[in-house]
Amino acid sequence: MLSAALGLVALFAISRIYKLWSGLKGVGYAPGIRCAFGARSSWGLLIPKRLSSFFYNPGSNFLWEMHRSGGFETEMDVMTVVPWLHGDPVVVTSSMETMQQVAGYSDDFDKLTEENGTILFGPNVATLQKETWKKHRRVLNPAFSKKLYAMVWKESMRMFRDMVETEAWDKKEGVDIPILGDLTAKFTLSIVASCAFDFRSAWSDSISAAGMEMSLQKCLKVVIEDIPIRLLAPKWAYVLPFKALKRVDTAFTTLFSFMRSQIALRREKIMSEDVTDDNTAGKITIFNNIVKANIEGGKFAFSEDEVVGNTFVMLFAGHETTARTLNGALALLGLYQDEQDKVYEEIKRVLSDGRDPEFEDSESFTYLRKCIQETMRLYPPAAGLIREAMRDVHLSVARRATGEKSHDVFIKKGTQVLINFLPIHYNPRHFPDPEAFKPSRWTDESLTSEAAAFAGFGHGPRACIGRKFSLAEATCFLVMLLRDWRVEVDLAPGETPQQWQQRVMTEQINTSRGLGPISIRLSRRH
Ligand code: HEM
Repeated sequence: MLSAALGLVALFAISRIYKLWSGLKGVGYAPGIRCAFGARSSWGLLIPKRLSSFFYNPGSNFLWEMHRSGGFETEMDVMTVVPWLHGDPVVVTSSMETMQQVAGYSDDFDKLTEENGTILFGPNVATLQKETWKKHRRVLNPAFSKKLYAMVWKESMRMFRDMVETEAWDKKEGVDIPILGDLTAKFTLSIVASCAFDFRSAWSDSISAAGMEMSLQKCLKVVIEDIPIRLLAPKWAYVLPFKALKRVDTAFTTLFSFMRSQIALRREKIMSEDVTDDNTAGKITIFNNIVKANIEGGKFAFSEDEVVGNTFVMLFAGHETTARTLNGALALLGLYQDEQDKVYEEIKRVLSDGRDPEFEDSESFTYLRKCIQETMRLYPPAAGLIREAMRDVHLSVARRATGEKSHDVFIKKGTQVLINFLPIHYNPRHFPDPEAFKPSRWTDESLTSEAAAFAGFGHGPRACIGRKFSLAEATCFLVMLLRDWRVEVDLAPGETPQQWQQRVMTEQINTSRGLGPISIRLSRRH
């Protein structure tokens, strides 16, 4: 009995040593962290972070924690995370040059072969590998048109006015917003629901609540935060009386039945209406393209699962990221009043006759756009992106300080590469005085012509399809708000804006949840 147990222990130890060894070989023995759980391991994301140095678990907030501790300020631009217990080895790169190699147009790298997003939500444009992805982009691209952005602007105006009236801001001189993230997520979810899906709602009966067991906003939050639970729990486990399992199950069931019912409704609408008529309700929405691709069939047909996968990805990617950007921008403008004044002057100049902003004005708010870009540099809503080597590859490593090539790391086919945006966005070679909030560092050209070291919307062919959508929405929301209200944050006695920024923003940010709770105060401008 004892010898059988010892044999099992020995077998387990050998299998773990083998895992570590093959992981190290896969990442070319490049230096880095050797730990129990991988940087993206489902178990690692669930359990406490630092069990002991032997059982070290980088955890879900690994990128921000490394950034805060200066872990990437090393001379070399690459490090590796190789687990011995659970998860995949990952090469983490912190250089713009390596990002260009990995996320650029070469065939050496692609999205992951086994993507959690595809497994849980269905095949979709954000998670599929090149060959199938092309079909999805082809179906979706035409929807991302100027017409759609004009609608985003119009809907943002409607929803903003409705919010002000419903919340009775118009009767107040000052408004306290205790959790800014709840307000912005409600706003951005309503806009994506209305403009991408034609699910129109009012601020009071927001789509985020929509008569369901759990609000849509909550469902999306739970679904994303609890991905590891969904991946790890077998189906039978949901009968067990655990709150976390019940929450995850309710969120997934509610979300999927909501999406399926909306898909069925849209299908009926498309089949019963004259879809060649430009005025058909919701015709220019992204959802129309998704469902039509399922009805029409042919070379670019979407399967039922692809319709659901893309519906989910648009709902999620289309709101959370923009809400995080709005939270960061409002907090920073509340802190740096001189920058807010410049934005206000610009708004007054563009709207000199006192009218409301229109879509045609959107390009004129250049200083505001610089503030948004600078916010996304300091607090990128997505802190990084992941790719997989499609063949054995020599990864070219550059020196952080100079960009000169230092050496190659040989990585094996199947190895994951995590591009960490933080050390790129905070590299003084690209952005002098990188910790400072300096919107004026952006020129008008660098706003439109994708600054090489700015990765906020990703890089290369898989860069964000919704960039203009979110910029139209964020610009409209901020213009409306800052035109009528001064934004302030609550500094502690004797605290400088930089200290507040460090305490409330940088130290509390979380890769999966975004900025920690931020409260702001609005004072009416006269
Ligand atoms: C401030 C707001 C946003 C930020 C920061 C953001 C960020 C990103 C990033 C970094 C990527 C690249 C991911 C990768 O390469 O692995 C991406 C891709 C994507 N984004 Fe966004 N996004 C935003 C808004 C939106 C909106 C509003 C939508 C839809 C309405 C959207 C839909 C997508 C989709 C579908 C992809 C996948 C594109 C592809 O692989 O072809 N995003 N986004």
